[in-house]
Amino acid sequence: MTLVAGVDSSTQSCKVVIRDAATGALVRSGRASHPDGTEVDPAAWWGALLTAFADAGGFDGVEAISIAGQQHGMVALDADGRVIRDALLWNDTRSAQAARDLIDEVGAEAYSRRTGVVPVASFTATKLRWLRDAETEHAARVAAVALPHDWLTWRLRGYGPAGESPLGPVLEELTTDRSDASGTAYWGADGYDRDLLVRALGHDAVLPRVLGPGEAAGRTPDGILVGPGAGDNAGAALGLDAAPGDVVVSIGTSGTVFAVTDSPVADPSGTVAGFADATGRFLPLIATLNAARVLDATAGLLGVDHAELGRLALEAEPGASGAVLVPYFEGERTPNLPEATASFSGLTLANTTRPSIARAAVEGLLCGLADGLDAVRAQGVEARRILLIGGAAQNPAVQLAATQVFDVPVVVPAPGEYVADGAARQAAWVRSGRRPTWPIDAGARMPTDTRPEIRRRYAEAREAAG
Ligand SMILES: Nc1ncnc2c1ncn2[C@@H]1O[C@H](COP(=O)(O)OP(=O)(O)O)[C@@H](O)[C@H]1O
Ligand SMILES: O=C(CO)[C@@H](O)[C@H](O)COP(=O)(O)O
Repeated sequence: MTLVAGVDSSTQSCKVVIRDAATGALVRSGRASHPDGTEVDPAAWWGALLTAFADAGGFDGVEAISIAGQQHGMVALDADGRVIRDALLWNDTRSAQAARDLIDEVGAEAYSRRTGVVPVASFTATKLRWLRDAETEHAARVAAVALPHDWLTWRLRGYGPAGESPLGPVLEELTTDRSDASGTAYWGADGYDRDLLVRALGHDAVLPRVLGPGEAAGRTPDGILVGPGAGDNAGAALGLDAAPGDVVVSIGTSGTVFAVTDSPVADPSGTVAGFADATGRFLPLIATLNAARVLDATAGLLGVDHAELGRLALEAEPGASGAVLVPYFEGERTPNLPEATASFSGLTLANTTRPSIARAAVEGLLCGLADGLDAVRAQGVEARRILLIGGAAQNPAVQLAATQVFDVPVVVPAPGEYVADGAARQAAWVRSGRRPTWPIDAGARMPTDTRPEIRRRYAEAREAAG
């Protein structure tokens, strides 16, 4: 049996799936945790990747590997291939002012035309501008800029600082793919936009070579083929084999809403990011900063686990008897309110109950994603069904409330690691030269039961909070 491996190096953990390249059958899997926080030493991701592979029974029999990863994170390398400072992650909002400065200088319309995106604090370019302004000496030392999956792919191929890697710090060997490059805000249809990179960082630097969907990055020192990898959302779209009419809603650390399209999207308002996908097409996407961890925080507040939180939420009426949570605990990206905080409203003595609070948390995070779905559709994307994935999608209350908040049928695919699966599909593609046609357990379609009053009340509370 020929085996291929896919990795999801995401915000909270690293997951590995090892599959039969011919049938797609899952053979082994493993995982390891990542540290908390919005700035992380990339060495922790490398350690977690090795631990997750060990948990999955090691590399034995694996012929090809691809790594998908959390998008946008800034991995700044010096000329010796050393990481200059902890990576700033996609959910670190300290670069909010840098984003505004870049837009003032370049213009939102020009950014959208040149890169498909308008800077928000998540994107790599804004983190580089923050580095230039706040840590001038660090910025001056930057010789190369990579994204999390680029850096891990480079390390897997044996590159890295002298003494810590067999092949040493060959910066020109850094690689990436279209999907992750498209989240930098200095890459567009014509490749890297060096003017925008220099505007952000203050000088030019080595950037990873952008590989095509089935193009190999190289091999590991042990001879395993290494694929180009992808941003995690593009990885999930590939893992789900998302087709026209499918909109993926992922509820992990981030909340994301995205679809695969044949034509690029450029939204000068910046709400929808015009990313590329992992197959040569495009991936219009909105992302929220407040998703599964809204439920983690609410479960902590109520002193319960996820199962009990779900049970409580299902005990309450749809609409939480008027209690509304606008869940901007981490600031927010969609809408772009990086300095915002969360607020409860509509509380009365009657609805200040554990079930209503649990229900309001579930509905609040979903309403933010429903607003995002409206924005994606406004770009001409057709939504015939929602594929609900990510850690929190396994919660029965989230699944039921999704049928009440969205006006499109919801499908919950069988529990799985769809980002890592997409990476495994890519590894099989690179190995054989053909995109695999592995079957997917699409899950049952849940009947739509839209309750417009949930979104109406949420919209009122959101306006009051914004
Ligand atoms: N049954 C559940 N109900 C609610 N949240 C859950 C449940 N299971 C996992 N989660 C949450 O989902 C998140 C992890 O989801 P995941 O998609 O793996 O995230 P990421 O890819 O961003 O690391 C964690 O915040 C975790 O607490
Ligand atoms: O910022 C984005 C997409 O633009 C996030 O989706 C990150 O890619 C992190 O994803 P998760 O770790 O939450 O899956």
